[in-house]
Parts: sequence; C-alpha cells; structure tokens
Amino acid sequence: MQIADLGNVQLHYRIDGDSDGAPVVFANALGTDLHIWDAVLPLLPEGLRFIRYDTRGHGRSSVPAAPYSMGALVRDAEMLLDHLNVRDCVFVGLSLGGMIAQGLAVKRLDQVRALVLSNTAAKIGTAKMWQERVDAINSNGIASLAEAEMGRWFSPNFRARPELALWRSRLLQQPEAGYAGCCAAIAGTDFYTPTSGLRLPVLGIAGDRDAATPPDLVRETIELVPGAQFQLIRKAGHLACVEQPEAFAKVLGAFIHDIGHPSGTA
Ligand SMILES: O=C(O)CC1=CCC(=O)O1
Repeated sequence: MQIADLGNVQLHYRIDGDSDGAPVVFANALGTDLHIWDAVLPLLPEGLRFIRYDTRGHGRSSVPAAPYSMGALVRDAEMLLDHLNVRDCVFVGLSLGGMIAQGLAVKRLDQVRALVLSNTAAKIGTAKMWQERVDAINSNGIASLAEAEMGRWFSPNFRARPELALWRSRLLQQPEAGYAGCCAAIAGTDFYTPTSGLRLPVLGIAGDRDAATPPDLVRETIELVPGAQFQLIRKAGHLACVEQPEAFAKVLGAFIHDIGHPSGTA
C-alpha cells in the first residue's frame, strides 16, 4: 500500500500502467474511493501512468477532523502531485473529484495540462442540502444515507444487478467524519467565476441517468471554458465510470489522444 505523508494528511494512492508514461491522475467522488476507476484503467491506451488516490477522509487515506474546506482538498491534490513529481497531467475528477480538478487547474496550471470533469459542476447542491446530509450522518450514521445514495449513483438498471451490494458496502465502509467533512467542502464551493477563467483542454462527461449532477448541470460548467468538449454517456447514473466503464474509457481515451498527451498504442 502506498501512502504519501503530506504532513497534516496521509493520502493513499496507487500507480498503474507505464511507470515512465505521461501522467493521468484520478480523483474520486464523495462516499467512494480509488476503486471507482478499477474497471476503466485496463481499457485505456497503453503507455500512460495512471495515478489514483483516495480523497482525505475516504478509503485508506487519513481522516482529519471534519469539516474540510475545498481549499484543503485542492492542496492535498497539489501536494500529492508535487510529492510524486507530476507535471502536465490529465486530471480526471468525478463529482467531488471534479471540483478538486477545477480548483487545482486554477491554482497550479503547471501541474495540469487538461481536465476531465465527470459528473460534476462548478457548484453542486445548496448549503442547506449538504448541512441536512451532515446532520443525518451525525444523528443516524452513514447507513441512513445508503438507499438515497444508491439512487443517485446508479440507474434503475444497475440497481437491479448483484454488484450493487459491493458499492453499497463500499459506501458503508467510508469514515463518517470523512464523508461529513467533504460535504462541508462541497457546500462551501462555487467555482463558476474561477472556472470561467480557465484556458486549457477540457472534457465534460455526464450520465443520462445522473440524479446528482444531471447532464444540463455538467454542460453548464463545461461551457464556462471556451472550446471544452462534452460527452453524454447513455444508461449511466452519477458513477458513470462504474456503470459504463467501456463507454467512459472510450471517450477518455479519445480525449487523451486528441490533445496529444504522449502515450503508446491506443
Ligand atoms: O452524493 C451525492 O449527492 C453525489 C455527489 C455529489 C458530490 C459527490 O462527490 O457526489
């Protein structure tokens, strides 16, 4: 297990693919960990270095006391990339990870060559909604959120499949303080103005059955950046990379190729 000790936080990360390849970095969604990318990575072009990590308070990363700020989550990503000597990466963030991606590109354009903003937005939900989620966790635990979360994460079709149990159990394993801490970070984030100043290649990905960040919301954020591309994945909920890994890998692989990110065979 690889842990980056960044001082006030320890981040669990994994590197797959070609250790000398151009870097592609992956950041997970609220209530998930780096396993959301398991099915996508083997389908991506060869010759790339895939770096994925667990957001603080999630997976095997440490769980500082809640609440967290988005600034802290962006700093975590920045410090991890410095720790690993990563520059000019394609940064792929899903939902909360996509917010971190926007913040990192605003702060450290030397680290980020292109962004993939999957199932995310410049602003997600309202402060009231996130506070209610934190209150529910504090009163009744993370299990009290599981049913609603499965409804946002996956289409009805996927929810009828046996794999649902795995994703539900992964949610239940997330530290409650970590989940609540990240809810606070999302509640305090509105990246409309900073994201509209970005000038770099951007791919937006949405799921047509996403109940948390519907396609129009994703598109609204993507359109803030001139020249950004948008791809809709069909039969996919919020965790589009889990539900439709082949389609996800196809649009991501094509984007990596189109921007000329150095890689081997497609
Ligand atoms: O849990 C949700 O509502 C979906 C979500 C919003 C931000 C994130 O990372 O997941």
